[in-house]
Amino acid sequence: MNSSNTEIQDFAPRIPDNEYLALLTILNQKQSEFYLHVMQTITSMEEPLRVFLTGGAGVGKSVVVKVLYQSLYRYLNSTEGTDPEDCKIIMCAPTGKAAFNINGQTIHSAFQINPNRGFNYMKLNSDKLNSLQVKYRHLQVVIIDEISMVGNREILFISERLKEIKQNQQTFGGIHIIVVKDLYQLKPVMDNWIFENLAEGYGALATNIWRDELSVRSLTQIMRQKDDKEFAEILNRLREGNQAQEDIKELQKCLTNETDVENTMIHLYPTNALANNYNTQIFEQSEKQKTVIQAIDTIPGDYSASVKQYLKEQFPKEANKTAGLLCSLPIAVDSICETVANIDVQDGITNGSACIIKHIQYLQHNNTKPSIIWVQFDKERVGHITRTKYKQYFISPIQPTWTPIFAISRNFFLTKKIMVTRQQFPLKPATAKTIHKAQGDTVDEIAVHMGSYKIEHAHYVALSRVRTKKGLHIIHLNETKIKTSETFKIEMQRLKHESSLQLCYDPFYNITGPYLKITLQNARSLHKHIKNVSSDLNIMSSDIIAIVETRLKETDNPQAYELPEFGSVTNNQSCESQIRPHHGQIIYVRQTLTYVMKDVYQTNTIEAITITLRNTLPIQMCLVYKSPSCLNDFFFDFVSNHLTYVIDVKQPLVILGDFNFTRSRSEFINLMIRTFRCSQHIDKPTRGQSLLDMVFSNLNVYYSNVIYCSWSDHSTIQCVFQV
Ligand SMILES: Nc1ncnc2c1ncn2[C@@H]1O[C@H](COP(=O)(O)OP(=O)(O)OP(=O)(O)O)[C@@H](O)[C@H]1O
Repeated sequence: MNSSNTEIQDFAPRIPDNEYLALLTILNQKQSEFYLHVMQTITSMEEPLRVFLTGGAGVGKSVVVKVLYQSLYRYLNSTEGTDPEDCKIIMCAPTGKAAFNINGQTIHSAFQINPNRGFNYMKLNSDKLNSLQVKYRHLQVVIIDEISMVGNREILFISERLKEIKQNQQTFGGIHIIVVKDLYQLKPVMDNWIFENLAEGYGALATNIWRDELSVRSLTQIMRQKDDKEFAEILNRLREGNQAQEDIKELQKCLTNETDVENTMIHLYPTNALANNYNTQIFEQSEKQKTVIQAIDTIPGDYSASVKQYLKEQFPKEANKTAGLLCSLPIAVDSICETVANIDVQDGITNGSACIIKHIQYLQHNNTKPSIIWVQFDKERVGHITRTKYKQYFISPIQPTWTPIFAISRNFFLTKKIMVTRQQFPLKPATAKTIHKAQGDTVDEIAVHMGSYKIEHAHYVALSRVRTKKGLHIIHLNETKIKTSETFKIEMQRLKHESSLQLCYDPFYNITGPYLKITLQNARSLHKHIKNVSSDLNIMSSDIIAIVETRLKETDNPQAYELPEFGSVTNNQSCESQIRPHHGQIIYVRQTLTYVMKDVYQTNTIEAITITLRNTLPIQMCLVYKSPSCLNDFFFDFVSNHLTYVIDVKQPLVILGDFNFTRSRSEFINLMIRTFRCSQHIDKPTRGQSLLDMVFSNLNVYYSNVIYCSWSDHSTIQCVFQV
């Protein structure tokens, strides 16, 4: 049994800057469109965001969430005076195991859902409400992973809870909501599909939030490598019920005899009965140290011994009715088990965490009941906190990677009035488990026993638990039993046609025609960010990329700053010290355009490059940088005496740059408009709340936008001119 490790560090509050900048560069086109849409919507603070990111196996959904989390964390903590300890983003998931994978919390704990009351909405008492209002006073974004396990009542509950906490009657209390993962899974336990209408009886609450509010973006490009990629392609056809004969033939190569499959891997079955049966066989065949641990049940109250005995005989056999704890727990050393309660979500010891029994320890001599069960979790980081807490117990033969599991007590109701307290180890045999229980897991090796069961989506869910085809062992495959839900297909079609996400910006690669597409960016060091520029498909679809504050030196190797398919003109400062100069400019011109240099200007506080494009109209293009320390009068002089000399106002012109006017901005804009008979095309702040970067032109503008930039504190300015 070997689970693949989710890179938890990416969900640590803040990964190091160099790792973050590298992560930003890997996104493909669809991933970055979603990413930028989210960041742009949240940072522009206009409408609350309601988006669903989905796609089949290996299309990079988790990677997008990782990058988003890092960017949001940085953005939401960027305002001076904010306390990083304040909760601004909730990362949550429906199960403890999924929550641990994203370093988040369960939906139940984040939104105080009482597990005994299901999803029937109950308002909080004033103390609890007060404490959640304090805890979430700066909350802005909720990210819900593994959305397929969330039903329609649960999502409504979350919305109602956020309304209550935020005292805001908009859905989700006006908080931004991002939900993620693949809907083609098994139906949520104890709830309906998230997209179904609520049953009668919900009265005024009976809205269908999913349909009314969420827009979807599907990722389709499989990002896994080589062999894994082919396997992911097969899975993704299977997911939608579009599998070809070739796919079945490929899967048949994984057929194995039941007797040939090792018990060191997890076996998936369609039903509980089949899984339990297999686990019993494993236990009986085991020749290692083993025992059956009986639960200790207490029925409080004044009942006679015979009544208590009678009541005990009535105890439910199903663990889900006894708080997950088994009446008799069979355990054998070296067998696979899993924990059955969320003992410590932060430590990863959650309901469903896989482990191997390593040692059954009896601390008191002659005791028939073990004191500690030592287990090895499949991921090293699971149980780390517990191992540290109980370090005094690590005496030979206990190994440092084993984690102690102690008996716990949990209550369950036998009738409405009779509550039972059960004490038992929170473990259960799990060499075999149901496909339902395995949802969300990813392991290196698995045996799938489908038998002749025909359960909607079960084949896809079962087979996609493993990353590579090499690790897949199928016991019996009947292609006629592969089934996709029709309701589901209809919903996916509806999502595609009616709720497809409309991007809040126009990527440059979608704009074609007789246009000149210009990007202006304050790079805050091109030396640091050249990869962020070259990997940005939107910026790289420009005709002109004008960058200020490059901080390049004359001695820098120009090849390191080349962009494919672009020529460039630079205005670097001479600098003898080791420290990079503050300013510096570069204009990248697409190679299909011809240009001539007109002027390069440089003082300590003003820089300007002017070129003339010569393809169609001769367009004069001037990139300006005015440092914050430059006196306004000095700059006005530069405009009146130098720029007017370089630029011919009767010809097409574009003057753009970072002008750093916080005071006298209107005076400056008026001067430019009067002098060059042009308009200014940027009307939103470009850094924090200030409009510092501007574009002046006498050409007709077709499109202009200020777009969030994840690697500079200045936004990206994009303008498209008709030429
Ligand atoms: N843009 C990318 N560039 C390079 N590798 C990527 C990119 N996006 C994802 N990957 C890699 O592809 C693999 C699958 O990505 P990820 O786990 O994010 O997909 P997923 O859609 O969440 O998959 P699943 O639903 O199967 O868990 C991972 O190894 C990941 O590192």
